[in-house]
Amino acid sequence: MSTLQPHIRCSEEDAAKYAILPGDPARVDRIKEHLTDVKEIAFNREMKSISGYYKGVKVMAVSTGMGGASTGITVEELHNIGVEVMIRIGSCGALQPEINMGDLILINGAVRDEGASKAYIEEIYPAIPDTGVLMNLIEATKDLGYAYHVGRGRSHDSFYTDREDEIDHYWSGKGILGADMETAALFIIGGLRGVKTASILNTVSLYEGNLEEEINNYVDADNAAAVGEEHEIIAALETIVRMDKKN
Ligand SMILES: O=P(O)(O)O[C@H]1O[C@H](CO)[C@@H](O)[C@H]1O
Ligand SMILES: O=c1cc[nH]c(=O)[nH]1
Repeated sequence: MSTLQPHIRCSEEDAAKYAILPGDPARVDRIKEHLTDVKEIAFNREMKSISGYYKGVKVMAVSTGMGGASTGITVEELHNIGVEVMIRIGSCGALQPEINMGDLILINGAVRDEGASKAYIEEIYPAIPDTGVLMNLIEATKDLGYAYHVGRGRSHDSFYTDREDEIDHYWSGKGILGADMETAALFIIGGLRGVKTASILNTVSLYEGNLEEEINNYVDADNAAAVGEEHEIIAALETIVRMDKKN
């Protein structure tokens, strides 16, 4: 008997081996445009889910909402129904001056500056993606000709503390490429459950840029950040096709 998961509201019969995880439910509709035979599964709380086919491979797209806590719930429930590979397609703020709007950051490790991953395991445990998924992702992104960087990210819970500039400068000085809110939880919680994970972050805010203005522009306009979003969707889908061919 299939089990309906209480938050994502999906069950085993909805599952695909591969899932793409944006934070924003609106991004699920933009992923939909790249798929055939789309099935709208559920939209409960911040978790919107669909399935469809890309070049013959079945994939799910499920939004996690913002932050590690809802991401952790999404990852657990997708794992419960049988999803084996989860690739986040997120947005981020750059922490290095050479990273441009719409550049993709392929995360090879994340600073665990959030709460959800710490609820599972001590901070000395590393937040890293699956090596095989990351290698396929790097190759796919390179072949597609997109601007990309490979390096470390910082996942955080806060957005409007009184110390945001100071915190960004600190992590920039430690070589961190970009900041998001979900990657560390995905890597830790997914990794502990045996899920293969990766995270692609589209740059929607520049280092020392005006964060509020730039995120408003990303939401409202057709610009480099919107192009970056299209790139991360295609990079994730092509990564899945590569992995599926090798299995
Ligand atoms: O665009 P998404 O995937 O939601 O990612 C980023 O955007 C949100 C903040 O604006 C956070 O969730 C952050 O991680
Ligand atoms: O610092 C930032 C900027 C954009 N998005 C985030 O999650 N964090």
